[in-house]
Amino acid sequence: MTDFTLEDLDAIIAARANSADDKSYTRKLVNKGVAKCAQKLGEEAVEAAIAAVQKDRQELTAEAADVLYHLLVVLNVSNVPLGDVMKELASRTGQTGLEEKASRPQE
Ligand SMILES: N=c1c2ncn([C@@H]3O[C@H](COP(=O)(O)OP(=O)(O)OP(=O)(O)O)[C@@H](O)[C@H]3O)c2ncn1[C@@H]1O[C@H](COP(=O)(O)O)[C@@H](O)[C@H]1O
Repeated sequence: MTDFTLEDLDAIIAARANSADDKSYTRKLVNKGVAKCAQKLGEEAVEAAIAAVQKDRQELTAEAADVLYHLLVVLNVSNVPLGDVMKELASRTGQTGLEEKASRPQE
């Protein structure tokens, strides 16, 4: 396990999106607009789905990372905070989800 979180990646993406760094992939992608960002998200999602069907765990791990990165880019350009997505997910868990979290062993 790692301490690196989606919130950490989200903060990096926000900083890069607002930077003037010509070498930043994020900056270049964001500059192309929401349609290009969304296209990339769709492509990576399909690649992840193919890796899953092929039972290629290593490829699925890499593609899942691409999906999460590109999803966060799309949320950024769409001005949808990651916190709002987490709130939406939390609202779906109900009491059961919170109990499961509380009973999980700390790493
Ligand atoms: N997690 C990622 C990440 N995942 C995927 N990618 C990029 O996504 C691209 C996807 O690969 P493709 O071959 O499909 O894209 P491409 O052909 O180069 O580009 P397109 O013309 O298709 O847009 C690659 O160029 C990867 O570098 C990422 N780029 C950046 N990050 C994170 O974002 C941070 C900031 O990166 P920069 O914005 O480059 O500073 C990094 O430190 C990482 O933490």
